Amino acid sequence: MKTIDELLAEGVAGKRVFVRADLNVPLDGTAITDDGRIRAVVPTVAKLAEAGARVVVASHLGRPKGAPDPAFSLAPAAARLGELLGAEVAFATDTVGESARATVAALGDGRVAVIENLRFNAGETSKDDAERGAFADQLAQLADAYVGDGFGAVHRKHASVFDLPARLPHYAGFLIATEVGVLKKLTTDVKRPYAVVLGGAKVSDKLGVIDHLLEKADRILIGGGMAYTFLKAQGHDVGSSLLQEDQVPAVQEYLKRAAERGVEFVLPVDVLVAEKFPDLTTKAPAHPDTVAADAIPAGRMGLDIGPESSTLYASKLADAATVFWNGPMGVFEHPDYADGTRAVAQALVDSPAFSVVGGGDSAAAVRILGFDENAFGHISTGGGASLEYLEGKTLPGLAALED
Ligand SMILES: Nc1ncnc2c1ncn2[C@@H]1O[C@H](COP(=O)(O)OP(=O)(O)O)[C@@H](O)[C@H]1O
Ligand SMILES: O=C(OP(=O)(O)O)[C@H](O)COP(=O)(O)O
Repeated sequence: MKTIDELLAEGVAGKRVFVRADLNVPLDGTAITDDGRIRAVVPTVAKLAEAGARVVVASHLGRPKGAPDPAFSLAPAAARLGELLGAEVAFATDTVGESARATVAALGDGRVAVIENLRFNAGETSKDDAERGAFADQLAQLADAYVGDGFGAVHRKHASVFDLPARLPHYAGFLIATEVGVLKKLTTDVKRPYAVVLGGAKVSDKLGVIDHLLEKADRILIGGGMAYTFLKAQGHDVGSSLLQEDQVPAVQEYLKRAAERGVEFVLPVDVLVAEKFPDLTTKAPAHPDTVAADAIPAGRMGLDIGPESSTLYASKLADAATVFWNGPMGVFEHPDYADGTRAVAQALVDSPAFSVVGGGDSAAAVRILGFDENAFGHISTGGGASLEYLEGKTLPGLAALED
């Protein structure tokens, strides 16, 4: 895999360099609540600009439906990137249209532009090779070289991640190099006990990784929206909680195999429930109830692990030597549902374990809840990406950067 150092050595002055970043940051309206993913790509962008490149930064944000949607505009991220670089950043209001072409054509040497959310174009995420390829052809018109630095999206076979690098000289950026360097350690000489904590909301995406973790981990702690499919698999009602019904048989199989292999599954013993999902804008008090995990009333939604679960999870992390954590334990964006996530973060801070926290929201949660990033072994910008990397899968966005 060629790295950005080789591109810099070849010389980039006057070249248009496309940087595929992951600027998928959490937003409250248009306010960025955590800019970690933007900060993470600054070294790559700054170095290219310093060397005289015309830098075209591109990313997805959220999951718009293949058409422009102002709620998912990258404009706030572009503005923040400009602040962090201490330089003006141009913004194109489309991806491959008139605005993008004109913005890139007007870029001077050493200047930076951000183009609008790649997922405003259906070609970006299409499962059809030809449709993705056609979008990649258009993106390729905007650049002379490609730098892959959106680690959080390397597990996606998307046009800008997979198809575009095949059309341009391609290099790995500084962030991808760092991320892969750290995660590699967890695939080789992992110190035991090795505990994995899984939560969050992308349940269907991430359940499959457990199949592999059963071969690797000593303990698997389940929280967040992931927990309810497990509770259901144990025969409990989960009310209106997030549930991946079609995965229940697979989860039953995981629980069986874990018992056979001596892998310990830790599930919530109590949860916080409410009638509805909380208002994350007003953050109005939600008045949740704490109930036993096997007694979630009908019509109630589990939104955080309860206090007994927090104590239990902390005890299961206290003597671990290695911990990988992806996915918040609850809807931490609301103060009434942040305690479970806070407890797991605190347990990692208190434990001597080498801890890796991965995922856009997990990393954001740690910082938003006031923890010092340096108290963790590594904070990865990718959740799904790091899980699939640990699984040993070929990641499209890394494979595409190979020579
Ligand atoms: N019980 C729950 N029900 C619904 N959503 C939840 C629950 N617990 C956590 N979440 C949500 O999960 C989201 C993060 O999930 P995910 O994207 O999978 O994590 P990451 O970005 O760290 O990989 C957060 O926005 C949080 O509000
Ligand atoms: O937020 C992301 O992944 P993560 O939640 O697994 O960390 C990445 O930006 C990928 O986004 P996607 O899961 O919508 O493809």
